[in-house]
Amino acid sequence: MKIQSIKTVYFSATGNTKNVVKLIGETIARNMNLSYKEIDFTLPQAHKDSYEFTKEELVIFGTPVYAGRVPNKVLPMIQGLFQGNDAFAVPVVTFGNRNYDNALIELRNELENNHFHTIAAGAFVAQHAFTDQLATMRPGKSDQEEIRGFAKRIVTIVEMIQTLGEIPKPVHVKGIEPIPPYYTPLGIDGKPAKFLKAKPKTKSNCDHCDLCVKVCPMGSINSEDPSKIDGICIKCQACVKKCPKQAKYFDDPAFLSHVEMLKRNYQRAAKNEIFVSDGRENEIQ
Ligand SMILES: Cc1cc2nc3c(=O)[nH]c(=O)nc-3n(C[C@H](O)[C@H](O)[C@H](O)COP(=O)(O)O)c2cc1C
Repeated sequence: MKIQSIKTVYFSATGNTKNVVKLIGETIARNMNLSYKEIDFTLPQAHKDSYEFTKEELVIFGTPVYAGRVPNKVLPMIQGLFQGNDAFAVPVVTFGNRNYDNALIELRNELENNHFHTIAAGAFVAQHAFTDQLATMRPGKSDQEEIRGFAKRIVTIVEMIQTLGEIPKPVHVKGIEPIPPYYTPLGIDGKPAKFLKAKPKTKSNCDHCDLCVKVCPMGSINSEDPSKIDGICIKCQACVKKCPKQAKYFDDPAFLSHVEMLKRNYQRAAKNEIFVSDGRENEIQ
């Protein structure tokens, strides 16, 4: 078995996951002198396609962590759109300084179910989509060094697999099985903050450029009137972050209370954690 190309596959509403998997993929491709391609399945048009891989490919597969797991609207996409056909894979999640809980183990399991062979995995800290006051500007320089170091570890693993010619066991990662329910967001009073139905509001300076319509992963923003949210809102913050007029915002009290709670309680710098397929846990200190 010989890996011939590197692919990155990602859902990334606000760009963190994209940046992390790209850095991993490009570093591996450069070090192994292989071709490199990206599959971005964030936007609705990409949800109509299906994606097949081969045993000559190594796929770096990334999603953000939402409520301690793979985002619940992304899970069916992963289950339905991707066929590994014995490709090798590296599950990667990014999280906003609270915790990745069971997202990495969930992603690993889904990839294995889809006939990928997972050989390494990583959970990386990235600025929280809800506020720039959590994991501010991460991944920073030292995170990027760790991410590049992880990519080089993957190169060594691939070389080892190619030499031995054996498919390793699924990579061991941190997490609980069976996968427990989603993390319950809390407010500043420590009680559950219920903001499932919250949707972004629109300020009067909106000039109807329609960018928010184009960047919504759920295709939920009305193109005639972008202040109307017709479909599901996953609170990903793509419209808020990408609006050139800063015209989109959330004012739901439960949502704001949760963000405040996160800012109060999760200021310590969370660590990136990596796992490789020798059956042992390897956390970056
Ligand atoms: C709806 C939602 C839920 C989130 N839940 C968590 C969480 O449980 N733990 C955490 O540390 N970060 C959480 N985050 C932060 C994201 O995981 C983080 O910002 C991620 O890097 C976003 O990835 P993206 O830029 O690729 O969309 C959440 C973000 C959103 C939008």
